[in-house]
Amino acid sequence: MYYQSTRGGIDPIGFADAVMMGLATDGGLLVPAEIPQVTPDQLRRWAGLNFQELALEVMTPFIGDEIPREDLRSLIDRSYATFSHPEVTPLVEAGGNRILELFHGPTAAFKDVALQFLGNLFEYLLARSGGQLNIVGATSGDTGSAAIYGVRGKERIQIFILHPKGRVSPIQERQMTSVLDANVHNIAVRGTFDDAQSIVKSLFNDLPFKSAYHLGAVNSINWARILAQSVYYFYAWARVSGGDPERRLSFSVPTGNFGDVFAGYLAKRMGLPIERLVVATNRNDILTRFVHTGVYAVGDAVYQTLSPAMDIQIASNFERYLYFLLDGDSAQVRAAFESMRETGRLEVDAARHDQVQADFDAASASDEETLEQIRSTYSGSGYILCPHTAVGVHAARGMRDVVCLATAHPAKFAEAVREAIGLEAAQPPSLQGLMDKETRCTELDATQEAVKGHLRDALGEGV
Ligand SMILES: Cc1ncc(COP(=O)(O)O)c(C=O)c1O
Ligand SMILES: N[C@@H](CCOP(=O)(O)O)C(=O)O
Repeated sequence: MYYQSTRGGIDPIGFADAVMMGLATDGGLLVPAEIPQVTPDQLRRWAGLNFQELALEVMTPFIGDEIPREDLRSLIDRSYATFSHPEVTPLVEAGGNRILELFHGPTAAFKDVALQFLGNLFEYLLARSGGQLNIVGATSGDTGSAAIYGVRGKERIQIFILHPKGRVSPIQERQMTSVLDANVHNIAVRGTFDDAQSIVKSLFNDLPFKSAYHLGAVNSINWARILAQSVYYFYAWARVSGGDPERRLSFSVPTGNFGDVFAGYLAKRMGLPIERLVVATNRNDILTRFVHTGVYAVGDAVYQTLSPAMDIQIASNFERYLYFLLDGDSAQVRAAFESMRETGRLEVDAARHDQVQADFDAASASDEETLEQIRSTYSGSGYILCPHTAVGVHAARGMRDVVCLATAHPAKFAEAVREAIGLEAAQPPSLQGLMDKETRCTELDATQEAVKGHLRDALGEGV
């Protein structure tokens, strides 16, 4: 399997190089040269597999022979041994909804599913190459801690995570800053998540700097993130359908950076019988507006909401979707992003917009609607939704045969939950005692120069 850039500016590379490259060196995102197809017979057989076995089957065609099968199996087994639920991502019923619980990993959010794997994958590839990796990532709250837990204490890896100061929940902040391993560096930037993500991308786009400092990516710009996240769509479908290839199912996906829902789109393109994919956004609704109008236009501001991890305007993985929407025409992708850079908007033609609406539904939820959803689900079933999950459940109202992705444990967002139902969700052991722990974090201006200077101070002159 080969990977190429959405912007068409690199020679094809293999899976391991794609994982280590993170962002393509021409500024685009890496995508597989072709999307492997699953057959009805495979779907029937895979329905009997547990999560780990299924992950092995789904990932293998994207990796080819670059990682021997038994090594990949062992990487997968180690990655999901840290989850507290034997099913890894169990499907439950609550208040008349099917909820796919993705929060049983070490940091209680869906990011663990991919980042436990990516941490082990980096370690494996670096041991093979003898290299070093300095990860630089941006987080609106959940990627940061999941990535830190994925690589803490690992040899050959340093990790620098930028979060927007004061714009993540108190527990999310503590999850990151209370990890004191020497290879973990937390940075609170005075700005928004979009500022942090833009700094990270600008560092990757500074090719001499990227190369001298061996920069690596943990955000969903890294293809391995998308790949690992696509597994749970197969898993949920198998649990509901029992493996009947005729059985179609929809998914409602709380969306910010477009990684999770793009993983669902990938699964659909592979042949998983997905009926609808619902893009569920909060007040930061650029993606919902795009699905409704065909215009992707940056608004005035990033609003702070009760679902802070989705307080994002510039959705990284939108570029991957646009690439497939434009039939892999890199020149058009480049033109679209040029227009985006100059005017803050891009627009697709009517035929493409019809295709967008065939691929996705979309709805956004206000904070009031989010609170109301937490309330009504709780009063109907006793089940507590996290505010992000509530956005997805809200967006799926009235739909039949839909699975709502539960992207975080409700205890991570105690304030919002208390506001909705007057009590807090019981904390899983991984979140207990966090607020009493010692912390370490550096505060910086949200500029490329400030972050670059910090990296230089920490890592020396680079090689
Ligand atoms: C809890 C939670 N839900 C949903 C999302 C949105 O996922 P994505 O950015 O992949 O669209 C995030 C952040 O990414 C998150 O942390
Ligand atoms: N919501 C995310 C934002 C980063 O998204 P990613 O999937 O690209 O890592 C977060 O919690 O940090």
